[in-house]
Amino acid sequence: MHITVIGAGAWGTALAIAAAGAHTVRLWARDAQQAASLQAQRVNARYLPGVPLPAALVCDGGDAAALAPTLAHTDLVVIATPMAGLRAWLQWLAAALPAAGRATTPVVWLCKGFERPQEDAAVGLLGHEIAAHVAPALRVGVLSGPSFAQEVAAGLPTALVAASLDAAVREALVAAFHGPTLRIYANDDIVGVEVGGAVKNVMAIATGLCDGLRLGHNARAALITRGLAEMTRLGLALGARADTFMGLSGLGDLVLTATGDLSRNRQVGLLLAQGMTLAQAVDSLGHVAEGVYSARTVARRAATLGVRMPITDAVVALLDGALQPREAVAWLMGRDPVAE
Ligand SMILES: NC(=O)C1=CN([C@@H]2O[C@H](COP(=O)(O)OP(=O)(O)OC[C@H]3O[C@@H](n4cnc5c(N)ncnc54)[C@H](O)[C@@H]3O)[C@@H](O)[C@H]2O)C=CC1
Ligand SMILES: O=C(CO)COP(=O)(O)O
Repeated sequence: MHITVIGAGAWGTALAIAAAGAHTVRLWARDAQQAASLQAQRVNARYLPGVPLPAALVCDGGDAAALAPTLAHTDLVVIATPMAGLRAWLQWLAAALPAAGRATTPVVWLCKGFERPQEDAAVGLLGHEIAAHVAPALRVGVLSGPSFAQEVAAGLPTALVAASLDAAVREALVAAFHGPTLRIYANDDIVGVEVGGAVKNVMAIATGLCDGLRLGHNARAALITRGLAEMTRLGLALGARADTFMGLSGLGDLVLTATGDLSRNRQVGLLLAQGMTLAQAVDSLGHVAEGVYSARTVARRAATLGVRMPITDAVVALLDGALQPREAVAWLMGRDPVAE
């Protein structure tokens, strides 16, 4: 296959490395200078330091217009930007792929979260909702599941979920990435897979905070379990299937992100517990932490649907500066008892 990966951050680079052994892969950086340095130095020093890029991986870059000529030879487009870049790339591909004679080429994204609300909207959208608005004719899907980029790049065993309503998109993802160290499971519940990926980031902020405040293992287990309950309730209200939340993109990614110190969302919680402001915590990461931008939308969409999400509400209050870390814990613990 000829695969184009748009976005040369940690995750795009790791997956491009993983696929480069079996396929022809082009890693596209939006900055032509960054691309030239990747191509020359054979390492992504800014986003994935210490991991050599295989000789077969082509690094290229520039604006969207510069990418257009390559689309005629592309069998799969992987958008590896943060949520903030997804809408514009989908919009562009909706016109550029048909223009290149590739209208049916699958387009998938890797980002996990709700987009920040557009100017005219109160809440943000999940990836498949954005695609339905701006690129309804494209064949789309998402690759999700528990996967730290550094571990995938190192060839450590990892299992992911290829989610799409379109069987051809699921099959393209399996063909592109399934291999000796990566297992790709197919799922047609794209709503559940995307809700899991978005909400686990919010829960990882909460768990990082809990661990940073040294509240103990009991509290962490409680947060993960009640976080899974919140994620599932929101997902069901949005039309997902319950069993998806017991799978890799739900429980699997929640456990990984809430407990693994490689998680940037967990790091935000740990840094807030140390007394950093949100701006300081976000600046110190050097990578995107999607939970910071999704939390308010998760809370607002849940409220609109009548879904209780107290952990999410506490994270929002913390991010907004309305509660200090220990006040957020006291508020969560002080709520009236309810049935499990
Ligand atoms: N790093 C990881 O282990 C994993 C990350 N993800 C998700 O993948 C997405 C990307 O994450 P990372 O690669 O880790 O982020 P990162 O912060 O390492 O890199 C983001 C990259 O996207 C580029 N970018 C930003 N806006 C762009 C645009 N409009 N067009 C082209 N490039 C653009 C940046 O220049 C940067 O190279 C996030 O939504 C994250 O939640 C999912 C699974 C694993
Ligand atoms: O999604 C991830 C692992 O599956 C990465 O999580 P962070 O964005 O918190 O680093």
